[in-house]
Amino acid sequence: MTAPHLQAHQLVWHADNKAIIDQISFAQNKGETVGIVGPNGAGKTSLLKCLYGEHVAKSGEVLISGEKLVALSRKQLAQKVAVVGQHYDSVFNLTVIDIVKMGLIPHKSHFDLNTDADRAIIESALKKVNLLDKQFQYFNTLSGGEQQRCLIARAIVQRPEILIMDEPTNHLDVYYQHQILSLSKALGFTVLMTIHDLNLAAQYCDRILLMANGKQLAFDTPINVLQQPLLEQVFKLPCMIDIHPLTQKVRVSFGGVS
Ligand SMILES: Nc1ncnc2c1ncn2[C@@H]1O[C@H](COP(=O)(O)OP(=O)(O)OP(=O)(O)O)[C@@H](O)[C@H]1O
Repeated sequence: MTAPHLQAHQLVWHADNKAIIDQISFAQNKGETVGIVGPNGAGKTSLLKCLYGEHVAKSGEVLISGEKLVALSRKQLAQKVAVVGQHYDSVFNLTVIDIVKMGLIPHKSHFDLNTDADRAIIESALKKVNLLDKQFQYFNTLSGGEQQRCLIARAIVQRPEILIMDEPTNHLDVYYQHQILSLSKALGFTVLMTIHDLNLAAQYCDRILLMANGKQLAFDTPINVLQQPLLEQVFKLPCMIDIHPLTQKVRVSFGGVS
């Protein structure tokens, strides 16, 4: 039997002596898109950080194709996993093309020069996120949505097996929210992302992991996770579930705070 592509087994991570991630276990198949949903502070970003090695778990383990994450070198990990994080800092005082080019690093040695094939990979990624015309613009002068698309282009160039994204639709207008999520599926990567919009999660995720207070409340298909009583309990709002007439996927509507 093939091992799951990405697996968390009884993962626990503490900060300030508090369990921020508390016994999370799930297994994701190759090519599957999984969305992590839950309220602010649920532990979604912390879980992603445990899964790509930025946080070292207190107990439990992360396995990539059955291999322990802790046994992989940084370069091996970068060949397998690309991360599009939530915060970008001022080291990004570089042009779009410089940043996208960074995606090649895990595949090269120090002395390799960029080839025509590399340039073609970069150009194709820039085209996919519609940033070819801004390739020489400085990253810090881009709009929030353009910055997000630039980082996704860098991840595409990295050619990972697994793409991890922390709220990839942040800053994106409705068109690009759908464009980026369909693109990430079409690229064939195994995708794990945090996402606040439950309807986008329902539309694009094969399975959803619902978290609150560091704990896993459900891990299943959207229709099985996005259930009224559970969502009302977790998000503390009245909610209604039906089927979206355009997508035929489960649709969640929340009432206001009473
Ligand atoms: N390094 C840390 N030290 C102390 N507390 C931390 C640390 N990292 C995260 N936390 C706390 O852990 C909890 C979960 O944070 P996390 O960012 O993982 O939540 P989240 O579900 O991604 O939230 P959001 O939806 O707001 O992005 C929060 O209460 C946060 O304050």
